[in-house]
Amino acid sequence: METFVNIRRDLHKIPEVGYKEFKTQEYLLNYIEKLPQESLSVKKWETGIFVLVKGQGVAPKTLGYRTDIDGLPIKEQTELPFSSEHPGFMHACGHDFHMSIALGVLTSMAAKPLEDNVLFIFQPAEEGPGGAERMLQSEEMKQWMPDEMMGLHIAPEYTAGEIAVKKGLLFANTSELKIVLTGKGGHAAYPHKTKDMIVAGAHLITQLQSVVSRSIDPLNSAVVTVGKLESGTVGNIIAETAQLDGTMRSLDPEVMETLKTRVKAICDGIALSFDCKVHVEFNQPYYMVYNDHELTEQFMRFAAHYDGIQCIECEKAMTGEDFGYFLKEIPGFMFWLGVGSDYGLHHAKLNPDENAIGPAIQFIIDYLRSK
Ligand SMILES: CC(=O)N[C@@H](CCC[C@H](N)C(=O)O)C(=O)O
Repeated sequence: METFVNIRRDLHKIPEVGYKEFKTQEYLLNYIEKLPQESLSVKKWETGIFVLVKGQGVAPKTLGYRTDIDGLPIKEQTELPFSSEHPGFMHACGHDFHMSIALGVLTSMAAKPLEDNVLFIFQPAEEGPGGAERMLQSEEMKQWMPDEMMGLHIAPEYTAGEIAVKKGLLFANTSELKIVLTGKGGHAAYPHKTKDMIVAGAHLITQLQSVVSRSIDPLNSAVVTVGKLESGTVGNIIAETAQLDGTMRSLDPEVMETLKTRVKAICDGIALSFDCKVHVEFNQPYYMVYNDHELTEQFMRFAAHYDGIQCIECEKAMTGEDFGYFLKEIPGFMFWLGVGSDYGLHHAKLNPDENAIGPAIQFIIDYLRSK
């Protein structure tokens, strides 16, 4: 299993964002081409890859296993010897773990195929702009459509050896949020001749905080986060524009509609009160991750009796995952894999415990072989 820790480290060095995963794809293909090829069909899809391992059975089902492959635009601060070699980019969401585990499982399946087919999906752009929905429309998916799907996501809050899962809703509906404010720039000493978009943007961010607290039933749940604010150039120039990027989350698709309506209304109010233009876009919605009851139950039963794995029934989370699109079409489930890190997902110091890799590979192989 040391091989897969090394693979994880190699991949950790070359994080690439959505649809730019060129080196990652090349690395994965180099590895895959060294596996026994008798049962494999490999197809590139954009910067992702499909690998079908043909089953030995007479009427095989197809089991789908998906890993995401993209990194994030974060400057790594772990100081690990195998830190990112791409300045400003990092595998801060564990997709390096996801890929090395997928390769570990694929290695076993290629050496000794199951009765059933297994379709490995190396999916680009999970962090954005989304790859799952587009992959689902591909010719390869039409040809090799799985009967069941599974996937995992690392979880820093659980330790290596723990997994967490639940039936039904696991992850939220999401929508990216982009707001562009346009006013009039000018000299800092003549504010009355300008329309200052830093002031308008600051008011907007404050007012957005009322969306969840005052427009959503407290018994429901929602998130409106502004993660990026860009405005201004230097201290003595009033900013003509401001751009806010964020994300919205809800457990219920109807609540997402309320979030959009309220955000839009607040933006219209800001336009009026600051005499400026406010353009709002809701982009790249991700469908919720909803775990199939029966398959999740079977998986939990298997995990409960598996030595070295502790299976925890978890709560739903406000994370988003475009794996939800696969589960919308195909029954299956996603589970959390414990990797105990003091720093969470999307943090520059995320340092998942590599002791989780080997046992996870063996556990998934044994699970697939038990089906
Ligand atoms: C597991 C995880 O962290 N996923 C990301 C997915 C991004 C969704 C989308 N691009 C957005 O930001 O709305 C997450 O941020 O939850």
